[in-house]
Amino acid sequence: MISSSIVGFPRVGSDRAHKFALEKYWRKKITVEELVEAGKKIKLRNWEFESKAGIEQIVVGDFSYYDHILDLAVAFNVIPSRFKDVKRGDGLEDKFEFYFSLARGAKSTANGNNIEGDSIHPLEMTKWFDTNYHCLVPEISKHTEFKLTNKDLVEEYVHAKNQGYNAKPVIVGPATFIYFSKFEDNTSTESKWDYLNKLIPLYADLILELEKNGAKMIQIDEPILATTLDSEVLDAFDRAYKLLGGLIESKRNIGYGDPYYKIKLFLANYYSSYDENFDVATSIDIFDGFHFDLVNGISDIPKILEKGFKNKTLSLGLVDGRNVWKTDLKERFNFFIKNFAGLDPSVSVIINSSCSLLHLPLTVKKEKDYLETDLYRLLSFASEKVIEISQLTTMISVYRESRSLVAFDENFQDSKFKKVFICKHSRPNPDTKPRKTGPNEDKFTRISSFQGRKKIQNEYFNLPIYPTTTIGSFPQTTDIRSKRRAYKSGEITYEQYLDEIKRKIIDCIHLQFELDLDVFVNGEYERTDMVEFFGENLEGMEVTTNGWVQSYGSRYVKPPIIFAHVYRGNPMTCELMEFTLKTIQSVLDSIGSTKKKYVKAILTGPVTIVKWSFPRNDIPISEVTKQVAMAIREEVIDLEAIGVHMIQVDEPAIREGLPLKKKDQDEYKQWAIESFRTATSGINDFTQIHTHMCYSDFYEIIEIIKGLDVDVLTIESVKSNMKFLNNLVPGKENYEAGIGPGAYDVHSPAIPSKEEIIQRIKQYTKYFDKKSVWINPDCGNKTRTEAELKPALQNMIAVAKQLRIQEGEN
Ligand code: MET
Ligand SMILES: [Zn+2]
Repeated sequence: MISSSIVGFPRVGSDRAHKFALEKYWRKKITVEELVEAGKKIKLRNWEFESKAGIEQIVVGDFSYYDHILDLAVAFNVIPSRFKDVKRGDGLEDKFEFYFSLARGAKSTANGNNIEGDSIHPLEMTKWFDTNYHCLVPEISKHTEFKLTNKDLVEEYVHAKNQGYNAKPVIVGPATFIYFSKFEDNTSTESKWDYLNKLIPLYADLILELEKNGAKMIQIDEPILATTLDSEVLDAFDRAYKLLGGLIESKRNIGYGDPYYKIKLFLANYYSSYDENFDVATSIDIFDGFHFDLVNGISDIPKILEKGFKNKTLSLGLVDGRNVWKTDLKERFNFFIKNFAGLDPSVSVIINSSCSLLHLPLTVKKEKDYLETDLYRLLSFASEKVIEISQLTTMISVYRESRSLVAFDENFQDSKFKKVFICKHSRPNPDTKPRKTGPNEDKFTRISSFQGRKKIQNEYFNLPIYPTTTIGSFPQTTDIRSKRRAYKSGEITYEQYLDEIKRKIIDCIHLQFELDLDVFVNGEYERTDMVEFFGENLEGMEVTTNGWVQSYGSRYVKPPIIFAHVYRGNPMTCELMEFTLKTIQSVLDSIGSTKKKYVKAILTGPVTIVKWSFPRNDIPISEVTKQVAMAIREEVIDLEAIGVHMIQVDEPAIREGLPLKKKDQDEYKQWAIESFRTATSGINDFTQIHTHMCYSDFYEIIEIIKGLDVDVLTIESVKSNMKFLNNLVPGKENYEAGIGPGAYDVHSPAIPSKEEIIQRIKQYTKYFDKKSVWINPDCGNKTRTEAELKPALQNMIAVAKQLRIQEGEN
């Protein structure tokens, strides 16, 4: 039997209904009932769409008002004790207020009296596997009282069923939940995995409740199976699911569930192969079926065939859920025939997406008027992928029923498909353009070693100890946003828009003089989003108008599409940097100062540009990244030539690019380092290269960090409680470059006190030579208001000055 399904669908809704409903609710512009209504509407539309497209098992449980891991944390009562005084009533509003307080923080309302106490910080966020989606991090402690506090999934299932849909509930499995959870400091790995067993009864209850209400199957997502797991984790996984099986059986015996129909359990793994986890996972007999990612995990195929899976169901993820290219249905059909034509007839097959379509924009339709004609024809977003799955399923069923290889019908193909495919990569050949060579010619390492450069730079810049700077962006105010909109919609000219940006730069420079920062920036006012900006400016990349993809909560980004050889057409940031240099000089002249003021240019690094885009998939991603690196190299060389001698190349996505499987990581490390060095090595020794990283567990990538050979590294660390320090040995860390681990958390509107900043800096100097420590906020200031920015920086700079006096170096 052949049927079709998807692993999950985007939550965005049409016209970003999800984002706007959430934000309106937070601003109290709509009621909680209206928020719920908006959510329901999105779900209903998704179900209707999937069903009309011909998908047999439509999905429920893939929607979330904020994040699916947060949903589970709330459902399982995994609530950190700092929230104990936050009201948790039964009413709809209380329910949502509590839920959002976990995601966004809360004011303490001790005794339920609404007395505003200290603010309660929200759950941490972390990257969901190797994607740019952030999930929240549940916090488990020995005080956690695991219990089921809601049955939202069951209600949603019943809702879909009552609408007449054949619905498949999906839920993230207990092992993946534990994988993302945080534990008290002294929890051993062993006991961490022991908590799995506490979750199992809750899953059993939920599953039986679904069964009782008529669900025929449930998809349990355990993408941790795509990572390299220690044997103790794999054992815990095995034990937990066996326990689940036993518990479900014994509960059925005492009347839970449905006496006539046993719900089928499906195990879903995606983003990569099961690989060495294959045997354990597929031998757990409570599973009636397994999902395989057959785009990013094809190495599992021999094992699948060997195992045979008689009388089981195989969900084959044939259609790429991570990238935006139109599926070559004929190729996928032939791939199926070649590999799976010999499957035992007792095997039921589900044709599926490789993973959830959450990482794709909603539909290509809206791009027709904007994107280059040829390009949009090549694209397929979530909605188009659903249709492709349905078409592929029909093709395969026809074949399977007739058992004939000639059953492939050309008509199933978009007749234009072949023609447009040829258009891909038919852009001007960049190799005909002369490549820029800088002072370091064609070499891809800096002229001197770090120590050699350090001497030169110390003399050249003559900065005080604890130099102060920022990460690049200053608040993106409403005036700048509205001017950008006006420019994009043609209401104002480019020159008018540029004038506005220049005005902002002037203010920004004046502010930095007033604050007395040591190293200036120009505020990145011209960039909505760092990667989008480079996507707009580099050749071979395109930016969509409506290709929104959820990053977290109500935050959506538009990843650019890399469709051809990437190269730099024109300088991208030089004009505004020249303007910035002039502005600084004119201020210095006006006050008669002969001192030098340095400004740091900010670029995005090659790994991050590619990681936060949809890359072409006809050449290796390492190649695409190297092309981008060459383009950034040219920009770096030009910036140096106009007199900018500090250049920060941001790589916040470098950790996220790390492959899920340990065995693939070395190769990645090598080309990621090579790409960064390609971008940053074409210059003189006196030019100082900075990099900035955030949202990462840095210790895991310390080798990469060292390999980048930068002069200064600034890393976000405050939001994660400086957890990377836990792994370092005081005094022993041989990280010799300048380091700015972050004086305060830019993601919080709270103004950091001088005391807390001092405490942090003192922590840092235990690990790093105080002469190497820079003082800066831990990430860009884009999301802060101007009113928040100034006092925060004032405190930060006051601390630097105070420390210099204490250290006797002014
Ligand atoms: C996500 S990292 C952001 C770095 C960027 N330079 C900024 O200041 O916004
Ligand atoms: Zn950052």
